[in-house]
Amino acid sequence: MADYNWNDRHIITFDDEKVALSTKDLKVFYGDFESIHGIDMQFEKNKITALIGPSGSGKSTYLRSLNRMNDTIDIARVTGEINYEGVNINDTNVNVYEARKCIGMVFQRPNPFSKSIYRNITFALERAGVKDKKTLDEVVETSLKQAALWDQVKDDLNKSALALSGGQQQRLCIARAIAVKPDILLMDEPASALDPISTMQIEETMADLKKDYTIIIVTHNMQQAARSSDYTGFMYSGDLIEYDKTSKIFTNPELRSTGDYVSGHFG
Ligand SMILES: Nc1ncnc2c1ncn2[C@@H]1O[C@H](COP(=O)(O)OP(=O)(O)OP(=O)(O)O)[C@@H](O)[C@H]1O
Repeated sequence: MADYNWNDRHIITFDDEKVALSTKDLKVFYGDFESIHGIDMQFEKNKITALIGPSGSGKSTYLRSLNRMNDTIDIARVTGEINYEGVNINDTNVNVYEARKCIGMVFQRPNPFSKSIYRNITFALERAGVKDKKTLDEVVETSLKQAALWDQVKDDLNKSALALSGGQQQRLCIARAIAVKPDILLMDEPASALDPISTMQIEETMADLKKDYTIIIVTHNMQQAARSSDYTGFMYSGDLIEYDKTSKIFTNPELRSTGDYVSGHFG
């Protein structure tokens, strides 16, 4: 590997009123292993931020910590701050389920429930006590429209979600995530299991969604990060190395390591 200075950093920040979510000295441990080494990062409202970096650099671990998903892993421990609307949601007093309503997640593999298309979307709301059919119908329609799936499924809402194609299932999972009206959507390689056409459709959906949501996406696909994100963070070995506008990261990054990584000359 070339002789990079891994202590160099170039990390942008934003004015407070533009920040949807931020972390301060965020560390993640799996048992004794420190996987994330204290990341300070801010995410701008109504923008798409991509996290890139080699396999094992900690992208998914960091992303999962942002809505406390690492709580579900027994050996994982997260320290530091995750600040959302003036609250450190990493605090033990915070209701994790409430936090996840505001900060939703879409996973790598589409994981619809084995239920109808309609009930996939209404499930969380019904569990929260929403019974009014008209309200539920409206949420189903709005969420499916926002996820660009409505036209394809509006006559088949009672069909099993598992009968949809992979790309449609992933858009259903996006619709399910936005049905509870989060502010922030975390997406962990949402298109990696999909064909190129479905991938394009997910990217187009993301571009539409950023009007209403702040999106943070992990991707291995450099073209996808370059095409679809406003900001890009380059991670390496549990650290955030460079973070800037996507156009700068891909054309004129500050650090040689970043430039080599995005151009495929890393190592
Ligand atoms: N559940 C876990 N238990 C123990 N170690 C883990 C766990 N999940 C991740 N790790 C370790 O944490 C480090 C970061 O992994 P992570 O999956 O977050 O990286 P990544 O950049 O998302 O990788 P990839 O691009 O391959 O998905 C790796 O060393 C990995 O082995």
